[in-house]
Amino acid sequence: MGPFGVPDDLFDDGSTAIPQALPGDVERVVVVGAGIAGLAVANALTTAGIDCVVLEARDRIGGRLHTVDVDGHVADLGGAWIHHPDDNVLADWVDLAGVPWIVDPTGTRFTGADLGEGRRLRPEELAGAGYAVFEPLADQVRADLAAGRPDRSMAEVVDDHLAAGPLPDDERARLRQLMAAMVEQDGAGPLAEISARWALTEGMFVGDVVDNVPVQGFRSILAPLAAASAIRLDSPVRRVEQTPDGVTVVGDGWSEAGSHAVVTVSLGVLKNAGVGFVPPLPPDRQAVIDRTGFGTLEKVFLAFPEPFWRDRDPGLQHSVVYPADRTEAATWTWDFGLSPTMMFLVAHSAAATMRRDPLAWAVQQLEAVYGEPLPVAPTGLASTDWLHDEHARGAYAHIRPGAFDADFDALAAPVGRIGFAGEHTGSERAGYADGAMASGLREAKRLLQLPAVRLAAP
Ligand SMILES: Cc1cc2nc3c(=O)[nH]c(=O)nc-3n(C[C@H](O)[C@H](O)[C@H](O)COP(=O)(O)OP(=O)(O)OC[C@H]3O[C@@H](n4cnc5c(N)ncnc54)[C@H](O)[C@@H]3O)c2cc1C
Repeated sequence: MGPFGVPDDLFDDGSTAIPQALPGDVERVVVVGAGIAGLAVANALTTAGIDCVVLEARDRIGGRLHTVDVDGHVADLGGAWIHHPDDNVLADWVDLAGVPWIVDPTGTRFTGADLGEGRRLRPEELAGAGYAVFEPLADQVRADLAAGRPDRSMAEVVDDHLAAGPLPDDERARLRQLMAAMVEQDGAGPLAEISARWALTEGMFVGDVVDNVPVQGFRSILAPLAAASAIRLDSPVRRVEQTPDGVTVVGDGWSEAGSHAVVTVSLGVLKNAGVGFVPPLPPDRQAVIDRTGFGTLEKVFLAFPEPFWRDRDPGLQHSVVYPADRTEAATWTWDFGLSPTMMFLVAHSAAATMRRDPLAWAVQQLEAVYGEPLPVAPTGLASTDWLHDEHARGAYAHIRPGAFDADFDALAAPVGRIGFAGEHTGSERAGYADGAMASGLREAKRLLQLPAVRLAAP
């Protein structure tokens, strides 16, 4: 923010350090991917007068930020919140672009249901549903770290902790599902593949949750970011070739030459060799790609003629549902209060059940927390399958047991004339949309050799 509260158009990636330059003069930059990272690079370069083109495989911009209409109501199928909006590039951009937003009004009081026992949960059974439940585990993991003991998975640490505690079996199973839900939703992966050291002492659980929500969805944030840039949709990139003199980005029957490229595809796409590199990426870089984790988080939206649940039970704004299968993490329901829709957040291990029949699955969730059959049928449905989406291959990156947060920083290192950006390329805000945007700003700073870059909003 500039003086007198006027939004400032100068942006950095959280630091005014100038990243190490790429070899060669910056004449034309080819950006691979029109997610928020690629759009941020392109906006900054275009604003600086650098020739730049963005190549996007899909028929739309936004990547894992994807707003759709469900029976006429806004639904964000990927990111929906601007998490931790203080000192956050995304919140600054929203101010500059004049995008309307609200503070997430969803209350912290919530309801719940257990599908295994077919009943709603009592308030005392929900009392432990908060990050405080992890405090004793975090103490244990810190002690392990200080004693030089090896890192373990969150599943091992949770199971050990629960086995040592006094809870009866049914409560233990529910608490495990709840803990799995919190870890799997923040880490977007299975409990058994998330590092306890990372989750509890490094970057994963970040501070208090104060979240902003763009009223018209993330598309209202992305459209102004993309407005001035040259973007080619329906252009899947197959490989990025480089020589000492430049780069050639190759698709099906076409190619784009440039002095430099910035690759912003997801870690899941890199893991699946969705884009090839000639010459291949160095072995140490490939090793980091292979060992870094990438799982999923899915969503379902139901729309109704009216939000019948609000009058009846205000606590139903925010609910937790324990699946009957005790090996699945709990799922969350949210009502942002902006429209008669209910959003379901589906943790990695619960996603396969949801995918079999998203409508029946979501109705069952809602009926369980509502306490009786729905008074009206839903008028709209949307559901995701990020895991099997060939241009995403999952939701966002996590750190596996034994690996380190620093792997995200290693993924940001340029390779010759190729820069890398995206949610997975920085430990500071890995996973978040603002982290992805900041990574794009970092690569624009690198190309322009500036401590901060200008972004233009129409
Ligand atoms: C369900 C879900 C909920 C989330 N919730 C939040 C949230 O509330 N708040 C938050 O901050 N973050 C959230 N996130 C994370 C956030 O969405 C991501 O961090 C962010 O969108 C990543 O942006 P990106 O530019 O790095 O990658 P992407 O958005 O994946 O962009 C990469 C682009 O590259 C394209 N591409 C892939 N392969 C090719 C190819 N071969 N050729 C050309 N183009 C290609 C893709 O189509 C895509 O457009 C959520 C994510 C999911 C999935």
